[in-house]
Amino acid sequence: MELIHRNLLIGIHDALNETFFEKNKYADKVIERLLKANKKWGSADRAVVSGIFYDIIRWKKRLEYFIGEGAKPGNIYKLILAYLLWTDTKFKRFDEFDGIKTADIQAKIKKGKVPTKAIEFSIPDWLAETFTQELGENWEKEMKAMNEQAPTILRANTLKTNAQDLITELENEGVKSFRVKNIPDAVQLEEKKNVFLTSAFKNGLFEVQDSGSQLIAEFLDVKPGQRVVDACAGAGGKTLHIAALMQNKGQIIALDIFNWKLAELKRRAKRAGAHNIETRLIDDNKVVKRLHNSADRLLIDAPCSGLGVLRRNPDTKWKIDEAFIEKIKDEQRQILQEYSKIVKKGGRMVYATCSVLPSENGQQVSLFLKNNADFNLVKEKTILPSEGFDGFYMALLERKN
Ligand SMILES: C[S@@+](CC[C@H](N)C(=O)[O-])C[C@H]1O[C@@H](n2cnc3c(N)ncnc32)[C@H](O)[C@@H]1O
Repeated sequence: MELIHRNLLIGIHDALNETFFEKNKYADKVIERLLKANKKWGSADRAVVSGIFYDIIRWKKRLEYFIGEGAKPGNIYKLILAYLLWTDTKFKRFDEFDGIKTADIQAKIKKGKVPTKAIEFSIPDWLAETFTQELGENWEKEMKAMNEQAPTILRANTLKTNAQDLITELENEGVKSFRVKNIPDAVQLEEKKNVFLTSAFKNGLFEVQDSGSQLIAEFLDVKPGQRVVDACAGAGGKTLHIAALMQNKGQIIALDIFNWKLAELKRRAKRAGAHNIETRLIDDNKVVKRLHNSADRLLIDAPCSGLGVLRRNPDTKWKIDEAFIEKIKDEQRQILQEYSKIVKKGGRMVYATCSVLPSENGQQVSLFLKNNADFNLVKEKTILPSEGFDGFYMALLERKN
């Protein structure tokens, strides 16, 4: 990788500034907008921009140590320069780097050793403590995995194709991919490509979805013809998978508190050819009450810290704090308690998160089971980033007769 065009440097700089310092600006959307606004950049330029942008977000704390100060709107070029020196990336001596003293930066890089684990793994101090409390020594292994770049994984839409045929279709469009072991519909790209431009995507043959995430709808054990409620459906990543597993037969009710997410879900469902999904906005508590005792299957893909998917969303670790985690845990407890009433007797539900913290996962389920004797645990599964996937937790519970 090399950084030799000034406009790419400026693009990276501005995108970092936005992500780090503007409220509610998330890295994935910031980079999407930047690339959209610069249509003339070729695929190599795009790869350089997004690669460096994400890597600097990932390694922010380590880079701050190298430059001897916290990131602020005025020193982002310094941070970028430290990154280029640290990673030995070929670059031009742009004017933007004028006046930045590199001797101290170089000396720290050369030393190799850094003073704390939080700096080594580039996470906030509070998070290093939380990880230690919740995961013990193992956190370092998990965080090491979450500092890697994530591959792009697709889920073949079995309403229209299968994994093998999708690989052939993509190959015809110049995109090389291969199957993922033990995940039946998953296809991994050999290298990063903008797959949203392919006709395979426009024709609804796949969605982008990590392998770990693809295990969740499977875990729900849905059957064609059932009535399924997806209570935190968002833009429908898992709803669409459930529709495919149900072969479009039966009914899926997709709920969320944000209408714009449900609108996106509807667009995606149309493209995927999924006809059995109805969306309902949760705008008062009657929406959920009306569904009590009605579902064969319920998915609660709960709002969570996102601390299992830092490979894809490294900015999460800079945007959240301990108070946010406590707040989200309260919401999880409430959602689990209230929404579980949607399951009918003999029905099943999955509680899932994309977090690696036991306090958001197994501990929430244990508390729920303690307070709800009419449910029992059928099975649970934790997927750890060190296994090569994003981190997920899922528990299958059954409501007794
Ligand atoms: C982990 S995300 C869901 C991702 C989605 N299932 C998918 O596969 O793409 C959690 C979702 O819960 C929604 N949410 C937050 N609080 C909620 C609540 N009280 N009731 C229902 N949904 C809620 C959020 O808007 C968000 O879309």
